[in-house]
Amino acid sequence: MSPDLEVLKKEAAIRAVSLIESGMHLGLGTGSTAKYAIEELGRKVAAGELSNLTCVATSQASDTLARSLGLDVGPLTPQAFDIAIDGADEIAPSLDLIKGLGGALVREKLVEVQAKRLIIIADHTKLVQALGQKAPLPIEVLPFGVDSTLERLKGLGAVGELRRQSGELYITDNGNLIFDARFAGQDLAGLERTLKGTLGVVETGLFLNMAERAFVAAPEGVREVVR
Ligand SMILES: O=C[C@H](O)[C@H](O)[C@H](O)COP(=O)(O)O
Repeated sequence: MSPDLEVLKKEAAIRAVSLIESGMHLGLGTGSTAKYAIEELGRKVAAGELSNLTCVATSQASDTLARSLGLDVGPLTPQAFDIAIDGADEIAPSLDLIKGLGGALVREKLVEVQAKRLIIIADHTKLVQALGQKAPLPIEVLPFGVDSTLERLKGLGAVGELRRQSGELYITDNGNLIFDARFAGQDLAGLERTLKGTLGVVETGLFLNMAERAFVAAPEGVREVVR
């Protein structure tokens, strides 16, 4: 029987945390896989295996978890991160990513763009041949004028809907909404530029040329994918 996905996610997280050394400045990701990494960091700090870490979290949830485990969490400053560890929703062979199904894409991008090394952790179901195969592309949009913003996005060929949770519109940590979109076509860099130039769009879940490596856990073991 193949191991449970949760077991695989934890294995990938533990591999990534093995790269962390005392004194590092870290970016803490968001989601069910990143949670295992934060827990492993907390365990290592409590056991005295790591010390003098400073961290910035990419969501309120990760911030709360990290603090509860005794990690030193502070605000985002221009200081570069030694390593950021985060999950992903889709991982292409090039290590381009779709992120944001957990709603944290803006803070994730703000933190991870400053990381010397962005390490992705995931189970094997996140691997795709081309981005958009399984997951929609999350786009964070301002609530003000959202119908106008959606018209602009649909004019660009986007098909999708505003994310809901328990029937209510999903609100991000930044007080914004998320449009989960699907686009035809493969020019991701061009799509990213177009979306970033669209009025009302705050950020997209396309993380292109950012990840250095991914630890991808499968029943046969953890595979290391390097860009
Ligand atoms: O906004 C959420 C993040 O991008 C997550 O890293 C991503 O959704 C993967 O989450 P999970 O590890 O729970 O699949």
